[in-house]
This record gives sequence, C-alpha cells and structure tokens, in this order.
Amino acid sequence: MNAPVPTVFTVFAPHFDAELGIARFGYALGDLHFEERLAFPPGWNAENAHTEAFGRILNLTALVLGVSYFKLLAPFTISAPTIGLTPSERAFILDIYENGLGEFYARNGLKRFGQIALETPDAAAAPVPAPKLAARTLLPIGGGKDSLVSVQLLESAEIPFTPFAVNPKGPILTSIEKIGLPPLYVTRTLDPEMIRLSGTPGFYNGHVPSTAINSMIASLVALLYSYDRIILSNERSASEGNVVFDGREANHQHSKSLDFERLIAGVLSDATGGGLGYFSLLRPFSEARIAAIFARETRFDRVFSSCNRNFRLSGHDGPLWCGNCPKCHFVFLILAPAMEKPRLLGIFGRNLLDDADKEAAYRELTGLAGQKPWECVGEILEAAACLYRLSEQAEWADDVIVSRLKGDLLTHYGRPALERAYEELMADSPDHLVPSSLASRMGLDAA
Ligand SMILES: CC(=O)N[C@H]1[C@@H](OP(=O)(O)OP(=O)(O)OC[C@H]2O[C@@H](n3ccc(=O)[nH]c3=O)[C@H](O)[C@@H]2O)O[C@H](CO)[C@@H](O)[C@@H]1O[C@H](C)C(=O)N[C@@H](C)C(=O)N[C@@H](CCC(=O)O)C(=O)O
Ligand SMILES: Nc1ncnc2c1ncn2[C@@H]1O[C@H](COP(=O)(O)OP(=O)(O)OP(=O)(O)O)[C@@H](O)[C@H]1O
Repeated sequence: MNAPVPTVFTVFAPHFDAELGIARFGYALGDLHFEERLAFPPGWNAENAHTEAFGRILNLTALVLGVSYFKLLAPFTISAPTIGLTPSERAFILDIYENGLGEFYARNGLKRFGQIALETPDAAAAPVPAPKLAARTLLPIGGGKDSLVSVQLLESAEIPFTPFAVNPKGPILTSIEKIGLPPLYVTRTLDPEMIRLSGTPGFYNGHVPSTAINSMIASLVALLYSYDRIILSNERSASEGNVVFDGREANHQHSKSLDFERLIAGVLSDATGGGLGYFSLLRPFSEARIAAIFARETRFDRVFSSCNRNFRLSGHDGPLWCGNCPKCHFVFLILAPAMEKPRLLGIFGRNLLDDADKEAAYRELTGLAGQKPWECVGEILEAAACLYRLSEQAEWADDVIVSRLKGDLLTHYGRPALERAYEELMADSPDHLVPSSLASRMGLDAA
C-alpha cells in the first residue's frame, strides 16, 4: 500500500438511547465518518444508564471500539475532545492502541509504539459513586473449550452465572443451549463502510483486540442489567507473544494477557467506584490443563468449537472444525493427551496428527520452524511437550506427525525439558486475579 495520508482519528461522544436500548459510537478519519451500534436486549435498567459510572464506561467503550476504524489509516493522533480521561484510563487506552494492535502493526510493518498522541481532556481521578449492582456473575461465552471449562468449574462450585455473548452464532448458540441457562445477547453492528474499505488500496486491514472489545460491551451489560462481576476465561498461555517488532513483543492475544487483565480490571473498578469486578477464572491454567478439565465431561463434545472460522461476521456454513487452521491443529494436539482417541476423532471427524500434509503446521506450533502462528494457540513449549507426550503413548506414537517430529523435539529441547514442561503445564500458577474466596472454593493457590 502507498504511504497513507497522515490524519487524525476522532472519537465523538457516544450516546445511549435509554428508551430503545441502543448505543451509538461515532468516529471520523479525515473526511470519512463511521458509526458503530450496539443493541441491548429488553430488561435494561434505564436508571443505571444515567449513573456517572455508566457514562464513564460508555466513553471508554467508544475509545476501545474505535480500533476497528482507526486501523484503516493508523494515524499518529487520536482525538476525543469530549471524553475526559484519568491518568490510568489514558494508560489503558494507549495500551489498547499500541499493544492491542501490536499484531496489526507488526504484520503491516507500521511503527507506532510510543508515538501515538491521545488528545483528550483530563478528568479528575476523584472517586465515582458506585452504582447499585447485584452480587451476580456475567460469564462471556466464546463457543470454545475455555469458557465451557469456566462453566464446568462454576457449576461444580455451585456459583450461579448468566451466559453472555456478543453477536452469538454457531457454537456459541449451541453451547449456551447445552448450558441451559437464560443468556444475555448484544447485537453489535460495525459500520459496513469500514468493512468495505478494509484492505482496499490505500487502507490497511488487520487484527483488532476482540477480547477488549467484548469485555467493554460486557461491562455495559453488567451495569445495565445489574451484575457486579464479569468472569473471563483467559488462560495463562495467552500472555506469551508471537514476535518482537519495533522493540516490543507483539501478541495476537494481547487483550487476553495477564498484563491487560490487570489494566482493565483496575480501570473498570475505578470507573464504577469499586462496584464492578473483572478477572479470568482460567488464568492459573495452561491450555493443556484446560483441555484436561474439559475432557472430564462429554456434554459439549458435539456443540463446541474453537475454530475461529465459525465467528466471521458474514457467518460460516462449513464444519464445526475446519481442520486446517492453527487453532484446529493446536486444540486437537492438546486434547489428545487428555481424552480417549476415538472420542477426539469423533469431535474433529478426522485425525489431524496422522496427516502428513500438516507437518509444517505442527513444526511451527512446536517451535521447530518459523514463528508462533498469529492465532489463539498456546505456548510453543506447551505444544512441544504435548506432542512429545503423545510419542510416549502407544495409541498415538505411530501417527505420522508424532513419529516424524519426535526425534527433532528431543534434539531441540531434550527429554528432561519436555518432561518437566508437561509437569509444569499441569500445575496451577499463583499468578492470577481470582478473588481469594473463589480461589479457595476452587482449590487454587492464593493470588
Ligand atoms: C473470526 C475471525 O477470526 N476474524 C479475524 C479475521 O477476519 P475475517 O476477515 O476473516 O472475518 P471477520 O471477523 O468477519 O472480519 C471482517 C472484517 O471486519 C474487520 N473487523 C472485524 C471485527 C472487528 O471487531 N473489527 C473489525 O475491524 C476485520 O478486520 C475484517 O476486515 O482476520 C482479521 C484480520 O486479522 C481479524 O481481525 C479477525 O478477528 C476478529 C476481530 C475476531 O473476532 N477474532 C477473534 C476470534 C480472535 O482473534 N480472538 C483472539 C483474541 C484476541 C484478543 O487480543 O482478544 C483469539 O482467539 O486469540
Ligand atoms: N462473541 C463473544 N461474546 C462474548 N464473549 C466472547 C465472545 N467470543 C469470545 N468471548 C470471550 O472472550 C474470551 C476469549 O475467547 P476465546 O476464544 O479464547 O475463548 P473460548 O471461545 O471460550 O475458547 P477457545 O480458546 O477454545 O476458542 C473468553 O472469555 C470468551 O468467553
């Protein structure tokens, strides 16, 4: 693409229509104007929409949702003339536009770190009155194994929750049907002009921090329908990045990382006078450990999918698992040591580890070639340790990928490192923000 014309990205004051339950977010990029909309389901508390806390969260949401429009030209200045920010809110928004878009910059060769000016008025860091929120849990559901493991854990601890999703489709809908609890759904409508322009000559395209976006929408829901905590299902493996670019680690999953969780939890708490909690229940766990917990139950086997092809805005009419993307390859690999082989083959409809065409893909996942794929996959050493473990199991050892990679894994990492890594994957990390009362009910090490 030719060098874009430098310009300013403007974020206008958002508006929530408390009669219709619709929030509108306006943006400008030079002469281009965009509007994104959120439609909330019936039952919102109009009184809560008039609280200072709701106004603060709505403003922050406007800035976070702005990434989709900003990325068309990625200018150096973001201006929000009507949105006052405290110092910690400013740091949070800059983190979204710098690290949340890290993959986008790295893949487009754009250097923006430390160079983005965020022009907004200052807001006093004075305490915000806490809105009245019921002691209830909102649980975002992504249709994959992670949020369903949170379902399993909350159910075992007898903690009630409400499933929540933005633009639910495919595996999200079928998983929530299996959960059997009434959900809350928000309809998000991106400006179609932004989607049309994305990647056309003169405009960039790329990844946006979707968990940050869904989390802000969840926060609005928490205030409107009275929930005092949002429980995410982000694993500890999500904190590992993909490549170093422009002096920083770019992480496809930045908004699922522990650093991001700390930032957003602090900002949401401050903006609601301490009223709203936010943490990930799965932070102590590796992906491999999550797979082992998932495997304890068969209830979601035919309805869940971690394959992101299901979640494209335009829909998807292919199989639940495409079998050809890094996420399918990775999830197959980590479920393999955790469940009976026929069960796993039933879920995926084929054996991805006995397909010679996938050798290059598994070499990338396990660190034997290339770089960690730009997808929601676990740590490189995690994938290597799981593949090595399979090579020690009779039912997997002769499968083509397992037998071909075993020797290279041993040469590259050494047996003791691979064995130790698998043990560590199964141990809980104390590095999490799960409140101590819940952590002790779940038998986790204290934060
Ligand atoms: C479903 C998916 O993986 N989409 C990624 C894909 O986009 P694609 O063009 O194949 O399909 P659409 O998602 O329908 O997007 C159409 C265009 O719209 C833009 N767009 C979409 C959503 C949005 O919120 N803002 C947007 O501007 C998009 O850029 C397209 O031009 O490739 C894109 C480019 O790399 C990705 O940005 C799409 O990712 C979605 C935003 C998405 O929701 N992805 C999640 C499944 C995802 O990747 N989650 C991460 C967590 C990342 C995090 O930090 O939170 C994960 O699971 O690892
Ligand atoms: N459409 C959505 N609406 C609300 N929350 C979502 C949505 N998609 C993902 N999430 C939430 O975002 C977080 C990250 O999603 P992620 O895709 O990693 O989880 P998952 O779908 O549960 O599992 P998997 O990693 O197996 O796909 C999770 O807490 C998930 O519940």
